[in-house]
Amino acid sequence: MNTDNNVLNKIKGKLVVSCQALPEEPLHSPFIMGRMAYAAYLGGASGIRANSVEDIKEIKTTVDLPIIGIIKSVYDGSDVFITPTMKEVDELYREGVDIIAMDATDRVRPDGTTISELFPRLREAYPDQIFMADCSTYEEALKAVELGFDCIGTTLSGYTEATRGKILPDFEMVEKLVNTISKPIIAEGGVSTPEELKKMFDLGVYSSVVGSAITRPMEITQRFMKAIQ
Ligand SMILES: CC(=O)N[C@H](C=O)[C@@H](O)[C@H](O)[C@H](O)COP(=O)(O)O
Repeated sequence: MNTDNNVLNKIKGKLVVSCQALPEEPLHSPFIMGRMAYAAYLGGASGIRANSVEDIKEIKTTVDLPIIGIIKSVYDGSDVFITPTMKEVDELYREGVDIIAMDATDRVRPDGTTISELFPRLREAYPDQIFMADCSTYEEALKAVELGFDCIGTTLSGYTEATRGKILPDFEMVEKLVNTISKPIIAEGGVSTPEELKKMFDLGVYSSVVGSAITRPMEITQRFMKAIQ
């Protein structure tokens, strides 16, 4: 399996900034996400996490950084929405992203499969593609390693039935992963201060993704407002 370790090396020990805004979010716009990515680059980010082919295409025009690409797609009857099926993976592969990230929870996907059934097909179709597993639990991460994902994210901790209500960022899951799994661990989800980011690297993560605390001004404003209400 030819995973371009150069790409993974480029984010080793570094910050990846997630630049995303869904249609219902105020900053929803490929142009704005492209500028967000450029600002993150100027600020020192070494990678960008982005959602949708449109945003990824625009971000490629503003920065020359490794991209972790996803397609968020909601299907009736399934809670899996981050790169849920082969269709989204095909679209991301056709566009070309350094890393394809996808839901690797143990939940049933919109096409009725599980990650254990889907991933072997993906690996066979795209042997040269680096894949990131967006997990919510330690057990899902172990399964993702067994399946052959190239790196593991804690992205969905707190967002599944099994982890609802978890305090984020999930330092406990990160600590367990870095101490037992040899694959690169990417801390993602709820990292909201420089101190929390530093703690993730002190725990030994390979890389970390910060999104809302940098690129979602509405949420950032709400956090400030909470402090004075
Ligand atoms: C649950 C979900 O859809 N998470 C998404 C995954 O791509 C993004 O919306 C997050 O912003 C990203 O994971 C970074 O996390 P945070 O924004 O907490 O730094």
